[in-house]
Amino acid sequence: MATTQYILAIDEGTTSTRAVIIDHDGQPVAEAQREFPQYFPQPGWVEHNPNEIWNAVLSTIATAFINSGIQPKQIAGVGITNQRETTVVWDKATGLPIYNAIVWQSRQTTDIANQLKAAGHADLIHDHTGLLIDPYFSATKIRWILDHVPGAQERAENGELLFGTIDTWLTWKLSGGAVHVTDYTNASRTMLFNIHTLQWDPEILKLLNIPRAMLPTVRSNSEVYANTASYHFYGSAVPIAGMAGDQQSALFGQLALQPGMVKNTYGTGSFIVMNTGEQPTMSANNLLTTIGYGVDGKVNYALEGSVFVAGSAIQWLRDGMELVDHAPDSEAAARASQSRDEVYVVPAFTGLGAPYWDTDARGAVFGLTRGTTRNDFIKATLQSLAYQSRDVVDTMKKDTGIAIPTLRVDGGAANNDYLMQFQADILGTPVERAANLETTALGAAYLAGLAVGFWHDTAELETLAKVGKRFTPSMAANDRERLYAGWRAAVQATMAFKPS
Ligand SMILES: Nc1ncnc2c1ncn2[C@@H]1O[C@H](COP(=O)(O)OP(=O)(O)O)[C@@H](O)[C@H]1O
Ligand SMILES: O=P(O)(O)OC[C@H](O)CO
Repeated sequence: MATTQYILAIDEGTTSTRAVIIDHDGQPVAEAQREFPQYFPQPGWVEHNPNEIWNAVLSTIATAFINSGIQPKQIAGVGITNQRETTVVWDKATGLPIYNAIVWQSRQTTDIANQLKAAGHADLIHDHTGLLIDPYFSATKIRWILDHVPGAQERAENGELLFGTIDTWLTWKLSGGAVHVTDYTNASRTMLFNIHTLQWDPEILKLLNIPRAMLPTVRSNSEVYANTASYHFYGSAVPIAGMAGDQQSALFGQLALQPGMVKNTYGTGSFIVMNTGEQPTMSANNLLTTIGYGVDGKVNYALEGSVFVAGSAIQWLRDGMELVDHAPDSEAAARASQSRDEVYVVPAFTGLGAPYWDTDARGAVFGLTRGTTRNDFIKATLQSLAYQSRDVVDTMKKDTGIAIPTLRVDGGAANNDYLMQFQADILGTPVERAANLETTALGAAYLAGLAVGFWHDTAELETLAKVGKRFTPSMAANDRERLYAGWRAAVQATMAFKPS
């Protein structure tokens, strides 16, 4: 009889969803991944179909079970981690979304954000939520849906509609509609959550005219929220016991649990997060203050620099420019480049995030000569991921006065050894790659496992951590600063160019 127990992590990312089954040693023993469609209804808009996400989640769970032979009843707990900010509004009675999910990257709510800024609400919103007014966050996306779907405002006020980020949507679906909940980390990305009182903020709800009735209950990151509905889980009712936004989940999965520890996840975007301990550090330089995790009655805050385009620039090389067949091919191309790094690609496809926050910026290329080749172009695109991370790491050091001795990295593009070495070189700081790049899934599994007693405490988790590869800077300091100065000039020129 099968008795070995596991944790199932659902990692619902921007472009694909994964189901990862993790054993007691913290090792992934089964994994399934599925991409789902991206919709671009207008330039700068990005949407998902929430039911396509849900179907992709169900199918990856099934595949992970089928491929591994592990039985659903062997799952001690489920952890959910997700692309953050992406906004779903659905009908409480039917479970049907009233509009597509508006994705975090989407710029379709720029006007609403601009109105809030023009009305002078930036300080209040920063003080209460730790965020800057930007279409990135859920608040303006909810407003947009309520404005654009006929009758939605009234129905939301009557309690007929529910709002959720993807964690909330998936927990609601997986539990058969039993609970409408979110967690501190996802709530802290809505621009509606007061990170000091740990409550939805009545003033901001009023400013945006968002009915309280549609918001989920906010819970900690590690506790039993509900059981899986057995009809969605092959006859088993398993506790859903961990929930966190993917960047915070990666922080937890990296066990960056001490103040000052920093991780960078190179996925679709790139998100650099520093654990700042039990007090929020408010940025003076356009970084975000957010909740790192809330476990066992204690909340740890974090500082975050969000870079909107990272791995998606490599996808663009693959799908848009057709310069590589597969994202990993970018590594060989970069190594084959003979250029002296004089080409700069600024991939501001959906504006620039931290520390610039320029919604209207669009991508640009600098330094082309007649001799520039495909390989040079690919190399420059890869390098843009590292330059953008340096922008944030420098800002973080300035904000906190804390030295960053090592950058812990994970996510799909962290597989690229060329990129990781260039990252170490351009920072002048060692880069430590997680042994298991599925750090995001691991974080959600840890959170769920702690809640159900599968693991005892974080000290036990520390014993599971495996050392990955370390990249040590080898570039001369004057080269580093010369190259970085070129990047800064390229970004300034990109921001100066505003097509009418
Ligand atoms: N070897 C590689 N080199 C560069 N980029 C890569 C490599 N492997 C994957 N990527 C990029 O990483 C991203 C996928 O990472 P992942 O962590 O799965 O992202 P997400 O969770 O946002 O969907 C894709 O955008 C892809 O282009
Ligand atoms: O899908 P990812 O991994 O790029 O993460 C998306 C972020 O959570 C957006 O804030």
